[in-house]
Amino acid sequence: MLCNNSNNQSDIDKKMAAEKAVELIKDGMKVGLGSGSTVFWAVKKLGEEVQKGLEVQAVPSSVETQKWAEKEGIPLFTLKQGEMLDVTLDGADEIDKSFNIIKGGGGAHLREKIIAASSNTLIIIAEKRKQVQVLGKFPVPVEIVPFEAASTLHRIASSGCRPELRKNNEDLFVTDNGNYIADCFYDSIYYPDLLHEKLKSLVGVVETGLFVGMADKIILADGGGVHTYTPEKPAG
Ligand SMILES: O=C(CO)[C@H](O)[C@H](O)COP(=O)(O)O
Repeated sequence: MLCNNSNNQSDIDKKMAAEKAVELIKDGMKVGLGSGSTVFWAVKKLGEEVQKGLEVQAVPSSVETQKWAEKEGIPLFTLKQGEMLDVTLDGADEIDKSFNIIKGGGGAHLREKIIAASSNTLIIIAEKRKQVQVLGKFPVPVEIVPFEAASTLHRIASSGCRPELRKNNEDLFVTDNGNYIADCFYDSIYYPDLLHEKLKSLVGVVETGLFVGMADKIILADGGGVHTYTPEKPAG
């Protein structure tokens, strides 16, 4: 899935966004590490900084990210009850103009959402081409329990989508949590908050890949450079 050197524009953009975000990591910080090929570059850069003496501790959101972090010599830890991460860096599959996000292309969105919810600041890093007017071109990944998955898919379809169980070659894709992913194909998603609530209310659904109003900073890169956005958050 990943390149070890940035040899095309997509990789260059991912790397630029990731490295910009790592500049915001300071000594003593507790850092959440998301998943995916953009986060790969962040882990690599953070590893370089750790080798130079930066003192951080991190929580990885997937087995794959954990392996990368261990390889880079980034100390890992587990949050205690009530303990917060200072910042989480994570990628995105689609970002709308209000900075609502679809994640879970790698099937890691449950753990990603857990670390995002345990972070004082969530920074999303991505190629600028992931930004759209309205969410919906990318199917919404929904993690579901394997037990009687067909009946859960039927309930999910009632939310107005065509759900497909994600495959890994001939087998079903299984998440790090032992669950399945239903990729849900909608037309335009105008109310991602309502859709998230509806999906979460269905028996058998564990978590959706809709991250609504969660990002504190979005760093997007393209051939023209790196662009940083700070979404307005509702008061309270
Ligand atoms: O949500 C994710 C994994 O579950 C990733 O952050 C998302 O799929 C983006 O990945 P990439 O940086 O490889 O484009």
